[in-house]
This record gives sequence, C-alpha cells and structure tokens, in this order.
Amino acid sequence: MWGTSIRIVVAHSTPKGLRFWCISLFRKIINASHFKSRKPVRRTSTMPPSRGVPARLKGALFHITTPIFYPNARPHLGHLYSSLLCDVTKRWRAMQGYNTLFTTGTDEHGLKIQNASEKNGYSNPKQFVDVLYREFVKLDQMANISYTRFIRTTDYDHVRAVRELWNRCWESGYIYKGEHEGWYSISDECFYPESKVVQLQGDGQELPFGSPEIRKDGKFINTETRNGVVYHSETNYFFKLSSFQNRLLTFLEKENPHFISPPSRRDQIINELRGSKLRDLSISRPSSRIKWGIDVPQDPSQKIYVWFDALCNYLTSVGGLQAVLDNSPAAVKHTITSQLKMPRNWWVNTTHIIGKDIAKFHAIYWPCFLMAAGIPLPKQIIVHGHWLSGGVKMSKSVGNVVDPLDMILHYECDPVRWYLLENSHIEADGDFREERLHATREQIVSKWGNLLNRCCSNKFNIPRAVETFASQAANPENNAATLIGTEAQESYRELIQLLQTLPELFSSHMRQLETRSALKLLWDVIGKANAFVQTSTPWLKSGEEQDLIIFTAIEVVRITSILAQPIMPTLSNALLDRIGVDTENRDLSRTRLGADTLYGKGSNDKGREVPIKKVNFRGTT
Ligand SMILES: Nc1ncnc2c1ncn2[C@@H]1O[C@H](COP(=O)(O)OP(=O)(O)OP(=O)(O)O)[C@@H](O)[C@H]1O
Repeated sequence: MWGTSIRIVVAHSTPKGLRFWCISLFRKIINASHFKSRKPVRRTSTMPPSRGVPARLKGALFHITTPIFYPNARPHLGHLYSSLLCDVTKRWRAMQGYNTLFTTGTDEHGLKIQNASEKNGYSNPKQFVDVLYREFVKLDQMANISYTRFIRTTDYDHVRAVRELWNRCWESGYIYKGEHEGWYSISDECFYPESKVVQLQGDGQELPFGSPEIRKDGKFINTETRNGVVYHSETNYFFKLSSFQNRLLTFLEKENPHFISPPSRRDQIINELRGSKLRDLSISRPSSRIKWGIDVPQDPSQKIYVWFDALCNYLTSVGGLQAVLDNSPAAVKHTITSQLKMPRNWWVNTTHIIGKDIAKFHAIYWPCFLMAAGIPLPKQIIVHGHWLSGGVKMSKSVGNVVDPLDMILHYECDPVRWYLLENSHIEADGDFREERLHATREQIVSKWGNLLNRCCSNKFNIPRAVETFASQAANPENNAATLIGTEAQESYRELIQLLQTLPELFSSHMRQLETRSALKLLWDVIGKANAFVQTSTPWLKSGEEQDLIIFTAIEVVRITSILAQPIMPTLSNALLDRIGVDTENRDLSRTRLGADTLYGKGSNDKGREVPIKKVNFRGTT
C-alpha cells in the first residue's frame, strides 16, 4: 500500500525519464527493506485464487462412456485402458467445473456369450454373466474408475430402451424383413463381404475369395479381425443403412468435422464411406440359432442383433430414447437416470471413447440408427489404439492377456494408471512391459517422493517458507535476488518459468487426451525442481534464502499433485495431505505459484514418511 501510494505520487509529478528512475529506485528500496525486515504474518484465511473456473464451464454438462465389454472372460489390460481414459477425462472435466456423468458396463447378450456360457457348463447364460460382470466391476473398483452407472444389457431399463429404439426405427420405415446369406463370423457377430474373406492354406498362404484354387471345405477368415467365417443363409430383419450414406458423409465432412477424433480415424471412416456403398445391415438373428438376446418386438422368432442392443446402452445411460426425445426424466426408475432432469441436454454432450476395433460400429452404424429414430447425435467419438501382446491385439478370445488386477495388487493402482497413460498414444498401439511399469513406480518414488522428502526434512520449515513467500510469488524476479550465486538464480528462473506455463499447457494436452505429453510436463518440472534444490543447497543456507528454496520446491510438489489428481487420485491426494494442503484448496484455481498461502503445518515433523515406497520387480513380462 505504502509502495503504491509513493508510486502514484511520483508518477503524477515528475517528467518521464526521472519518473522511471524514481520508480526503479523505490522498488529497490522497498524490496531490500522487505527482505531484511519482513516478519511472517499469520493470515486467517488463504488468498483468493487468481483464476477460478471460467464462467462458461461452470455447470456445463459432460457425459462420457466406455464401450460395454463382453463378459465372456475376465477383463484384461485393454479394457482397463478404455475405462481409464474415460475416468481421467471425467475427473479432469469435473475439476474444470463441468457436471459429469460416466457410464460403463457389460454387453451380456449374443452368440458369443451363449457359447462361452455353454462351454463353461452353465445352462443359463444369465447365471454365467452374473458371475463374470462382477470381474469388470471389481477391476473398476480396484483401479479407482469412478463411473456413475454400470449398465448391464440385461438390466430392465436397458431392454426397454432397446425396444423403444427398434420400434422407432420400425415405425419410421427403416427396418424390413429379408433373406440374408453371406460370410458370418461367430466371434465378431457380423457378416463380412466376399472382398474381406480369404482362405487360409496349410502353409499360411492366403487365397483371396474367387481364386480357382479355393476349396469349399477350407478354413476361411475375414481380413479385418482375422477371425474365422462360415457361409450362412437365414431370414433376418434388415436396417436400411444404405439410405444414410450421403447424410452421414455430409454430417462427418461438413456439419461436424470433429465428430470422430483423432482426425486420422475420421479420415479412415470417410474414405470407407466414399470408397464403397453402404449395404443394408442385418439386425436380427433367428431365435432358433440365438437363444440369448432381446426378442424383436413384432416377432419373437427373431432376436435383436447384439450390436443394435449394445449400442443402445448409451441412450439407456441417460434414460432411454423417449426421455431424450421428451427431454424429461426417464419413466423407468433408476437411481441415476431418473435424476437427470434434462436427458437430451446430457445426450448431446456425450463423448464415446472406444477402441479402434469397434470404430465402424460406432462411427457408421450408431449414427445411422440414431438418425433413423430421429434422435440427435452425441457430441464426439474418440477412438484409441490397442495394447498389444506378442505383437497382436491383446484379446480375451486369443488369450494373450495381461491381468491388470495382478499388476495393481503388486504395483498399486496409481502407478499402473500412470504407466498406461504415459506409455500410450491415442493414435498408436502400445506394448505392455512390466519392467517399464516397475520403472514408472521407481520414478515416482525417486523423483516426486524424493523432492517431497527433501523439503520435509526437519532442518526446514515449510509453513514459515510458505507464509513468507507465497504472497511474493507474483514477483519471482524480486525473489531471485535472495539467492546467492548465479547458478542458483538461473536454475530458479528456469523453474519459475516452467511453473508459470504448466497449468495452461497441461490443460491443453488433457483437452486433446495427449496424456503422455501432459505427464511429461509434470516430470520436466519435477526434474527441474530436484536440480534446483541440488544447485541451491538449502541444507547449507538459512533464513530467507533457505525458505525461498524450500517454498519454490514444495510449490512444485503442491501444484503437480493438484494437476495429477485425475491421473493418480489416491497418491496425489496423499502427497497433498502430507504437506497439509486443505482439501478445499486442491482445485485448478490453486495451480498458480503462491495460490495457497496456508499449508505445510506439521510437514517437517520428525518421523513422517513419503506416502509411496519402492517395490521389487517380479521379473515376469
Ligand atoms: N487390446 C486392447 N487394447 C485396447 N483396448 C482394448 C483391447 N481389447 C479390448 N479393448 C477395449 O475393449 C473393447 C472391446 O471389448 P471386448 O470385450 O470385445 O474385448 P476383447 O478382448 O477384444 O474381446 P474378445 O476377444 O472376446 O472379442 C475395445 O473396443 C476397447 O475399448
């Protein structure tokens, strides 16, 4: 205040050159006296955050969905990855001020489940899925996946929603009965055109369909998923997919070019739509062949195709088709959906995260079903790559799976989450390596934990350092002079620069789901902070110089831990607990340097430990 009034007097009463000279002189005097005579003043409340949640985000709606998974065997690392991307996005959006909804679940009907149930000795597939869906719920619990609803396609309200969708498409004339023959994959539960079928020879050679050497009794596979196919003919109901080719292309190319992300996946779908004509899609199967499914409303001799059933789960999750059309709460009572006052508003703010294996179903079939039913489309589909094992997609059917529960039990949930997000890229496939997971945990302990440990030594006083320097944080250049030696000052300046840009850059990577780049930013600043502590040797310093070093380093722990909450919810909060950050002060508005002026109490007490320890590498990959 004193400084401000002097500056105002000087600014208004002197010529320009003299005025600047006076200002800088006064600044120097003020800073010098400030450093000499400053005594910590205990404040009664924390400083107001500098940047709150932008008004446009407060209360905005964000609904995110995983694919629903087949409970034909226990879940593997690939399933966890899809769920994790959703969980992290949901947590991040919640931190930004959105109202969020997150649904996941299991796809419990169809031939694949029927066959697996029989193979496992169950007479009723429902009993089989009742056992296996729990494995998916258990994994979500163990991995801290914070869904708001776990949908099972055998849930009453879902069955009702599927019938609603079918009836609406039927009434609008987009479903008709016909004869279907072609190459069918039991594993993929779909037909493939001849152009995508080859015959496998004994020597591994593949003969395209139509080659003279092809034998009728040979083994045929499709070239998309490489699963076996058989020639099959039956009466089915068809969906008039062909009617939507142009509408869908216009939507994807002109009206909503960001509907499919990343752009490379959008281009693939557009090329597919441009390159070949959409054929009408068989959306039922004879009940004689498939017993385990939802009856076609007008014809119980047919069961609804499992994809028509499964995709509809996304509508169930906001209350079903009618609730979306009426934009009023679902008639069927469910703890979540009946609470949604305006289901359509949630629906149009829905993002589907899916693996690339099911892009066609989500980016072509699903929008067409919705268009046929007169329902607006969701906001976005984000397509991610696969985790491989032995060079091919990790898959339940192939059996080349990594058990995520096993990894979580040994390495704990947060390091596994961090590892998966750091070692993957939305557009590329990832290769699981247990030694890298182990190294990730080591790095958290030796870099993050070490920085915390150093600052929490009983030689230092974090609360005093925070009280002294938090209010000065807006003026880091003034503080640099407190440090002795150009090396320490340079290191300080670099660190401050990184910290100042961190929240914005981190946010921009998270918006694009570039988790690897987001996490790299955290490592960069933590690495820089460790180097700064090493260079400035606070254990050899005292008074304000020591406090400034400790304040700056512990700010790195505080800010990175706040930002890391969506990635490692438990550990980041344990780190914040360890340095006494109030639970009210862990939002994004506190990620500015000095945005929390009251923390650190008890942090330097003897005997308190870092909340993560090393574990051994088990040597199995
Ligand atoms: N290897 C993987 N990498 C990444 N995600 C995967 C992987 N496997 C499955 N998923 C996720 O699960 C979805 C498919 O679920 P599904 O239950 O069909 O898995 P699956 O292991 O491929 O099953 P199956 O082998 O029985 O067909 C994918 O779209 C993706 O979201």
